Order: sequence, then C-alpha cells, then structure tokens
Amino acid sequence: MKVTETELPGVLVFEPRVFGDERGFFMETFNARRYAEHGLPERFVQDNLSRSAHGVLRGLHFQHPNPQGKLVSVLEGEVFDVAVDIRQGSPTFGRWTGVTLSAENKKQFYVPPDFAHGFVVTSEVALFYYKCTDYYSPQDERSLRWNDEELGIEWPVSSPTLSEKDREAPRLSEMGEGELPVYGV
Ligand SMILES: Cc1cn([C@H]2C[C@H](O)[C@@H](COP(=O)(O)OP(=O)(O)O[C@H]3O[C@H](C)C(=O)[C@H](O)[C@H]3O)O2)c(=O)[nH]c1=O
Repeated sequence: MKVTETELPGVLVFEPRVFGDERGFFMETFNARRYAEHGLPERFVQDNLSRSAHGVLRGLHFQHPNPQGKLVSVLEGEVFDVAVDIRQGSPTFGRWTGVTLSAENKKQFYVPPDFAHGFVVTSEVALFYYKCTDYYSPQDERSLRWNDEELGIEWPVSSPTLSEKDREAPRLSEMGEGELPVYGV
C-alpha cells in the first residue's frame, strides 16, 4: 500500500494494493492494523454512503465537539475532496488540501478529527463511501462556507448544487467562540 503525506500533517492519501486478474480485481479497502501503522485510529464505528449527481458539493462539514475522523473513498465516478484545518492555534489554521478520488484511481483520503471536510462531484454521478471514527452527532454538526474567500479553495466546479444548510454556512472568520476546535486539545 502506498501512503502519501499532504501539506497538512495527518491528512493522508492511501493507495491500497490492487490484485488484478482476468476476472477483475481484489483489494482490501480497510485493515485496522495496517492503517494504524500510518497513524490512523483502529476504531471506526460508522460507515456512510452517499450518491450525488455532477456538480453536487457536500460540505464543508465538521462536528465539534465529538469530532469525526473520516477515511473516504469513491466507489463510482469521481470527486474532488477537500480537508481544511480549522483548529484554532494550528500552524496550518485555515489551510486546505484537496485530492481527486475516483473508482478508477481507488485512492482513499484520511481527514482527521477536527478538520472540516467536503467534496464536489466531477463525474456524472458519484457513490461516496466513508468510515468514521465517531458517531454522527447532529447537535454537534457544523457547516463552513464552501467558497469562503479566506480559505481560497480551488473547487473544479464554479456553481455547485448545495443543500440549504451549506448555502447559508458561515465563513471561518464568522465562527463564534467555542465553535471551533483548539489545536492540541
Ligand atoms: C452525516 C449524516 C447524516 N444523516 C442524516 C441527516 C439528514 O437527514 C440526512 C442528510 O444529511 P446531510 O445533508 O448532512 O448529508 P451530507 O451533506 O452528505 O453530510 C455529510 O457530508 C460531508 C461530506 C461530511 O463529511 C459529513 O460526513 C456529513 O456532514 O442524513 C444521518 O442520519 N447520519 C449521518 O451520519
């Protein structure tokens, strides 16, 4: 398995080994012991699957408190996936990193707890599958504006389809006291 670090410490790209033959292919999509060797928690407690059409952007979302780490992948189609460091006091606070995930490249992206996460669909349809290190906690769910100028995320889709919640999300600078995680805590 190939593991690539990004410019944000802890945000990693995984490329699992793929065994192809005349029947098709086989790959292990998760192995707690092996992924823990690269710093991931062994405990993932919830798996999610969403299906979206071209141009749909889900995010930027995070839970605070009770943050979720997410190991994300694409089973059908292609997305541009983004992680944002929102930890107050972090040396990379407000920085983002993105990666193209697709059924074809079979890449996985690890977004640690206390990072905001979102993706936009760049294929006709995308099936988005991910593992979470903690449970969904609706009262802790927060949104961050996808096109916050201070983040400057270079989304490959200029006019995405958003939920009302995401359309109305605040900018990072508009987040109130206690709404953001603190680095090192
Ligand atoms: C996330 C979640 C949602 N729901 C329910 C709540 C709503 O009635 C419905 C749709 O939720 P939402 O519009 O928040 O779904 P997404 O926009 O895909 O949200 C996700 O999108 C970005 C990419 C993320 O990283 C998060 O995992 C998550 O926030 O599913 C649940 O029942 N359990 C869950 O874990």
